[in-house]
Amino acid sequence: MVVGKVVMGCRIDELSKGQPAVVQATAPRTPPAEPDERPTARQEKQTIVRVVPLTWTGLSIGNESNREPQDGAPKYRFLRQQGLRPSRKLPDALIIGVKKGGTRALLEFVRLHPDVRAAGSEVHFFDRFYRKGFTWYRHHMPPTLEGQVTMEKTPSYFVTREVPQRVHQMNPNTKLLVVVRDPVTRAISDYTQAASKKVGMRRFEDLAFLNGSGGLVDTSWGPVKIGVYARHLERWLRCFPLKQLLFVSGERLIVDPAAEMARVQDFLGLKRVVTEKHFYFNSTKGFPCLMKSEGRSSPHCLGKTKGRNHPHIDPAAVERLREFYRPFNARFYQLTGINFGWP
Ligand SMILES: Nc1ncnc2c1ncn2[C@@H]1O[C@H](COP(=O)(O)OS(=O)(=O)O)[C@@H](OP(=O)(O)O)[C@H]1O
Repeated sequence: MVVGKVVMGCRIDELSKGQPAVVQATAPRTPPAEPDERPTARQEKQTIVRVVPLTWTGLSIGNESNREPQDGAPKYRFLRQQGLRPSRKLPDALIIGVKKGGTRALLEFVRLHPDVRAAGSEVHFFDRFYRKGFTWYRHHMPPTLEGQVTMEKTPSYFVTREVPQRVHQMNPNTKLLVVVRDPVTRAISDYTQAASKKVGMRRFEDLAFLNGSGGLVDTSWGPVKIGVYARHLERWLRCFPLKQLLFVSGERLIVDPAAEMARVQDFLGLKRVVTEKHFYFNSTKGFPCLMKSEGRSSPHCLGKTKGRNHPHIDPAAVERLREFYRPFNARFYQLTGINFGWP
């Protein structure tokens, strides 16, 4: 029996008591009810379109001008002649996390698909810029043709309390992708990134535990907290059914990107176009890299901030963290129905 009430499409039950922030009180400046702001009808209407590679060079994602595609440009003239008119739409699918899980790799891999158009940088609409409204958000999306899937990735969405309800308000059919990785390695990766930006940062072992490495795990420390996936997922499951979420294994995305991409394409309702032939393993980097992508025709890897060397961490500290995460991982496996096999 469900104990609780439904608030704006999300179930607020016993689990959320004392967590009022789940209830989003402030409406975005432009509510999604405006006809042109409504989410695309892709889920309802599967339209077969001719696939035309589409790169609007007039747009830099990091420096958005709010212009619509220029009709005069040769590419758009060509599309118009074909009766195809690209327009910006709110996303159909989101990569919501997790930070350091492999979200950039997933985004770069999925956008190899000609029916996917994605914002290049993290938009942070649902966590930081929600007050700017849906028109603002839509303008941060690339122009798409009917039938193409519009996407963006912002890893902090997964752990931000208000986000599930806000996404649900935009479109309760939004498809949600979560890349998860062993939470201990994830925490170390997160720490490595933070340490690369701050000179003289304390040791991982000193930050992850209260009273030094012998003490209790500091569950309030961001890199630890993010890895309690079950807790965050429970919030999403109050708003979305499990079948609307796809859990991508960060580990498998490295050892077998094509297999994970097959699952992703199936989930998004896309033909399996991204396959083994799109990847090669770069032994110097130790990661799969791309044969080519939308922007580059030559083989290349993700940037140097992806696939960093991690510092040595005291094995006893690693083991203590593993013990800490074990019950949460078990709960996560139970909720998702997938055993990720983390040690
Ligand atoms: N193909 C490929 N190339 C490089 N790196 C890859 C790849 N696939 C997955 N990964 C892993 O992605 C980790 C970074 O995760 P994110 O992209 O989610 O980081 S971020 O949250 O956007 O900062 C990154 O973490 P670190 O190894 O700690 O740097 C990688 O392990």
